[in-house]
Amino acid sequence: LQTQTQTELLNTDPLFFLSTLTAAERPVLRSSTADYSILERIGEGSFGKVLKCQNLKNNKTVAVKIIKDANGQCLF
Ligand SMILES: Nc1ncnc2c1ncn2[C@@H]1O[C@H](COP(=O)(O)OP(=O)(O)OP(=O)(O)O)[C@@H](O)[C@H]1O
Repeated sequence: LQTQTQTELLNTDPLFFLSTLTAAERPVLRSSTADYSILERIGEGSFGKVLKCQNLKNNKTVAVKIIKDANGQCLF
């Protein structure tokens, strides 16, 4: 990985997949700062997949990139 990408990853808040569902039956990503309801998958690049999510703390819609693991696999 390029140094800039490594720095970005090190500074990124780690997200964890939870099996719990919101009232709308959507899966939730949890981080130390907020939980995110997954709305849909909006794209895919070389390094991972991009999900459209809603921050359940402030209701803002955000894009969350899920980075592939060493085997090129992604949770979604
Ligand atoms: N902030 C965003 N808002 C909306 N869609 C996004 C956002 N970021 C990424 N996407 C969508 O997800 C796709 C994949 O994005 P990603 O950044 O993973 O890869 P890329 O930069 O397009 O390609 P690569 O990483 O292979 O050079 C994009 O092509 C775009 O369609």
